[in-house]
Amino acid sequence: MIEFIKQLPKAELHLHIEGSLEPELMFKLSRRNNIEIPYKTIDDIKKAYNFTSLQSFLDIYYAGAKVLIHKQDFYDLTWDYVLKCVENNIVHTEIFFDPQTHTHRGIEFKTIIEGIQEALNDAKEKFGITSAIIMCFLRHLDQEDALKTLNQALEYKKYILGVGLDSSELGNPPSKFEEVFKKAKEKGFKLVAHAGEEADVSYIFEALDILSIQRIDHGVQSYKSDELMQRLKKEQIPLTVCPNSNIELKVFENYSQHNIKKLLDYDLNVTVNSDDPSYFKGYLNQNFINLYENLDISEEDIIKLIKNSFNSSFISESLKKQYINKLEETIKKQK
Ligand SMILES: Nc1ncnc2[nH]cnc12
Ligand SMILES: [Zn+2]
Repeated sequence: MIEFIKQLPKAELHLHIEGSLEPELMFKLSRRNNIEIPYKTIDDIKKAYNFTSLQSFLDIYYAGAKVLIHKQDFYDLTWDYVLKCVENNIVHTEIFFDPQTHTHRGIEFKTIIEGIQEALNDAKEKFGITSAIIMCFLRHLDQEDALKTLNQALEYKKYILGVGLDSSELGNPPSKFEEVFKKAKEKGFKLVAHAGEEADVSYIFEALDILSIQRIDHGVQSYKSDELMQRLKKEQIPLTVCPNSNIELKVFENYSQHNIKKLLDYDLNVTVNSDDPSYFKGYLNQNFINLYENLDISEEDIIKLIKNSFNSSFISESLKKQYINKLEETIKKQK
């Protein structure tokens, strides 16, 4: 089954490119750019990855991102993830980036987006991997700052498919960003938001009703409201669930407590994603393998989860069909 999982072509819809910064590259960039990090060795970095909550992770994640300075750094970061896509059989990926994490340190928007986009262009050319970029607003900052960021992004609109909302969820509800999401919608951006990762279902209702989002990132708290569960099922609103992340950030005590199988059995449109794989012990395949090893997940469930990802992606209907055909052919060959 593990070999079967690895061979299947997949899509990823919830991946923070800054969260794919491996300790080795962090170390290399800290030297190359002469940026001090609070670690002496790569092992020290790995030891620091011991989280108790979303915030305890974010503090370390933002500190790590400080080594990213030049366009080449953003290229190298993205290229490393592209190579992981090849390893994990990810044929389509929609990646997040957090411009404010970098612009607040004096890095130009252009430097960030061009570094990422060039690596994604090369991924298409060299490996045929298709991709899209979603720009996330940091919800611990105010809406004014998000509006400024949206304005900066307009010049690079051809590279940015959608906008999202991430960072510290508790105390920063979606309604705080009503205006900027409205503007982004008017400009034609796709809309997604992290909601119901740690915070209660009111955040998911707000994301849907006030921000008009098309996909919910995480959404694992949905099970606390029957009304929401019924709506998610009826409208088939995608949830980009990140199992390893939820375990590492103590959203669930352990894998056997994770509710993804229950959400799937309720017929919600659930997908599997890696979130910040360098910090959360593994890329997409490892998330599927952990589900298989710890929950009562069948081969049929895995195929359904992967089909959901292709169907919930922002690619054209014809490309979706192409990828699902490829998936079905791979399944046939494996039997
Ligand atoms: N899991 C997560 N939740 C919120 N913000 C994030 N930024 C990076 N990973 C995140
Ligand atoms: Zn996330």
